[in-house]
Amino acid sequence: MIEVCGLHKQFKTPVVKEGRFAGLRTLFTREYRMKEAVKDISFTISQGDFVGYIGPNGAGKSTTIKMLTGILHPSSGEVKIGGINPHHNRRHVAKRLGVVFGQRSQLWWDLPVKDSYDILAHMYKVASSEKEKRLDELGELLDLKEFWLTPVRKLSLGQRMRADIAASMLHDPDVLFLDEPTIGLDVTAKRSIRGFLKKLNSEYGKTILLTTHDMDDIEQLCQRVMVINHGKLSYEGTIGNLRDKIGLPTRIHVTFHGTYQMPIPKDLSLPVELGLDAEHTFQIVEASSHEIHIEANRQQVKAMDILRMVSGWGEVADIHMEEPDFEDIIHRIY
Ligand SMILES: Nc1ncnc2c1ncn2[C@@H]1O[C@H](COP(=O)(O)OP(=O)(O)OP(=O)(O)O)[C@@H](O)[C@H]1O
Repeated sequence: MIEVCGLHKQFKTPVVKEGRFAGLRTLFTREYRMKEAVKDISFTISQGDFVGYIGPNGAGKSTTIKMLTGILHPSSGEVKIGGINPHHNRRHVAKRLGVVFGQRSQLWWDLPVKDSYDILAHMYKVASSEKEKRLDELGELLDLKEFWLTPVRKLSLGQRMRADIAASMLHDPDVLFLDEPTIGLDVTAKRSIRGFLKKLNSEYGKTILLTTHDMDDIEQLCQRVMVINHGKLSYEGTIGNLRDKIGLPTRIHVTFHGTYQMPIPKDLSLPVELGLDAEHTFQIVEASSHEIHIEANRQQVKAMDILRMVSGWGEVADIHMEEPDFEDIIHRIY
C-alpha cells in the first residue's frame, strides 16, 4: 500500500550573518548550509496497518509525512501510495489520502465548521448526497453536531481536532496520515480521538500512519512502530520486540499467603541476584514479610520459570507483572 525506498531530504538554508546590517547581508549572501532532515529511509506499510512513527523533536517525522503526501519533493528516493508516485500524480494520490496536521487546521478559521466541509467536499468533488451521508456518519461518530454551526476560531482544541479529523475523512480516503492529532488535548478528548481512530482502522480497514509524542497513543493504537532519530530509521517492529531489544526489566510482584522462605537471608541488603543457572539470572529488588518484588529481563528468563521457583518458597496468593514503561524504552533509544 505504502512503499518508501531510499528517501532523502536535504534543506538548503542561507547562513545568517551576525553583527550590523545582518539581515541585509544575509539577504545578499551566497552562503548556504545544507540540513539533511531525512536520510535513506525505506519502509513498507500494508493495507489495514496502523503504524506509529515516533522520534524526538526535529528527527524528520513531519518532513517524511510531507514527502509521503506529495507536499515536499524528496531530494532522492521514491514514494509510492497504492503503486502511484505522489510527486508525479499528486491529484490522483490526494483522493486516496486523508491528512491531519495537529498543529495546523485545514479548516477556514472564520467560517462555521459545516461551511468548511462544503468547500472541501467541492474541492474533492464529493457528490452532495454522498457528502451528507458521510457527514451524518462522521457527525455521529465524532459528536460534531453540537458545534456544527460554530466558527472554527471559537472551537475548543478538542472540538477543532475532531472537526479536522472529520474534514480529512470527507472524501473517504483509504490512507490516513496523522501528524500529532492528540497534541495539547486533555485525557477525555484524547480518549475520544483514540476510540475513533481505533474504529477507523479495525472496522473501516483504514491504513493509518500516526506521528505522536504521546506514548499512550502508540501503545493503545499501533500494531507496529517505526522510530526515526536524526533523520534515520533506528527501529522498525512491534512494541513487544522493542521492549525486548532494549532489555529493560519486567517487574514481578509476588504476594504469599502468610510467610515464605527465601533461599537467602531476608536481612541481606537488596537487590540480590538469583539464578536458574549462570546465564539465567533475575534480581530480588524488594522484600517484605508477605511480598517480594523481582526484576527480570524476559529475554533471558521466562516468567514461568521464576514463578515455578518462588512457588517453592511459600504459598503464592497473587502475582502481578509490570512491563517496562514505554516512555522509558523510548527514552533509551532517542
Ligand atoms: N523547510 C525547512 N527548511 C529548513 N529546514 C527544515 C525545514 N523543515 C524542516 N527542517 C529541519 O529538518 C529537521 C527535521 O524537521 P521535522 O519538522 O521533520 O522534524 P519532526 O520530527 O517532525 O519534529 P517535531 O517532533 O518537533 O515536529 C529539523 O532540523 C528542521 O529544522
